[in-house]
Amino acid sequence: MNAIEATGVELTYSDGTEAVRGVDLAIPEGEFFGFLGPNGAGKTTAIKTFTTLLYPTAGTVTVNGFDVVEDAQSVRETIGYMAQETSVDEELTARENIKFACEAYGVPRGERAERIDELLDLVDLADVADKEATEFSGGMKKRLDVATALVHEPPLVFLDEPTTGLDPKARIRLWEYFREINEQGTTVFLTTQYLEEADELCDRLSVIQDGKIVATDAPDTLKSEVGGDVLDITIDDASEERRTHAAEVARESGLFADGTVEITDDGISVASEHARSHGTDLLVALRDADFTVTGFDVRSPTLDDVFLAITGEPADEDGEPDAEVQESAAPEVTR
Ligand SMILES: Nc1ncnc2c1ncn2[C@@H]1O[C@H](COP(=O)(O)OP(=O)(O)OP(=O)(O)O)[C@@H](O)[C@H]1O
Repeated sequence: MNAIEATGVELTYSDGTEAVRGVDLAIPEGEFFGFLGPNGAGKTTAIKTFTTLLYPTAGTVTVNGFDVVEDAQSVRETIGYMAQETSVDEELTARENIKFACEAYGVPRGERAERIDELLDLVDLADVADKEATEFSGGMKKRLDVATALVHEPPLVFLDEPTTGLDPKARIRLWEYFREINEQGTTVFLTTQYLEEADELCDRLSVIQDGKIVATDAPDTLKSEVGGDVLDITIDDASEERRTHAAEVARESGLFADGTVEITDDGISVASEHARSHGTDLLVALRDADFTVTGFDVRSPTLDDVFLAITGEPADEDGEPDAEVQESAAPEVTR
């Protein structure tokens, strides 16, 4: 059975915004699946339709075999959802937060104490179990969020940008827990703005743009489809005008007819089968056009290059998550 099956899913908000415009997905049980896309592409809206927080305007979704509209309660009982914003109650201790989640999810009374201890261990919060969460760092709160999303041992968890705003060390620690629950059999549906995270964790991923899925594959397959290598060039006067001009020089050189030339923060980047063999010719062309090249690097494509090639825009890794709109079940969507 597939953990998630979505067919022709559309979601139009009541103000007419077509946030999801025909999404088809089949995610097998046990998969670690990534959902990527530029800001506003429709990731959170899609997750909310899969988790019964919004009803699809068109199409069908089954989650763990249950229809999200007809059998929303069964869907909710069999999923964990870690939203972008924390659900930690700061006035409660770590233990009390997890206990509260146990009550909310109907974990049998006799199993609660053991479950709470297991989860505190899993997310490394056993030492601070009885401290109020108000004293916790952002990373600790996220770990507590992971624990509360897992209290009822759901076979499928949705993680919506779970590591946004965390420092690299805290992020890597969370990756370990995600891997561990996936290895224990939990299906994971992850959205992230960190492409390295998707690359590191996901078996497969989809890229969504303007409400439609534009690519789905294993990270390595997507990278190989970029073709060839990537040549990153840094120039000394990297004003926007100069970088644009440098990109024009690269395009007009005719050296990389098969590839793409993009403007980066400090120069240009060329993805091409000929990135390696024609690199020095490009340096000459740039020098003839009065550019001083201060950096030159040829490398294999990363998921960032995939994202750029597919969506035409770089991944926004610095962006803060949008303020969340308060919602109860499907209040603003007409069916
Ligand atoms: N409650 C709402 N009412 C109307 N439009 C909305 C609402 N929530 C989101 N949108 C719009 O729907 C589109 C998709 O938004 P969504 O939050 O699903 O994208 P996202 O890919 O999750 O973006 P981000 O990475 O910024 O979180 C955007 O144009 C957004 O402005």
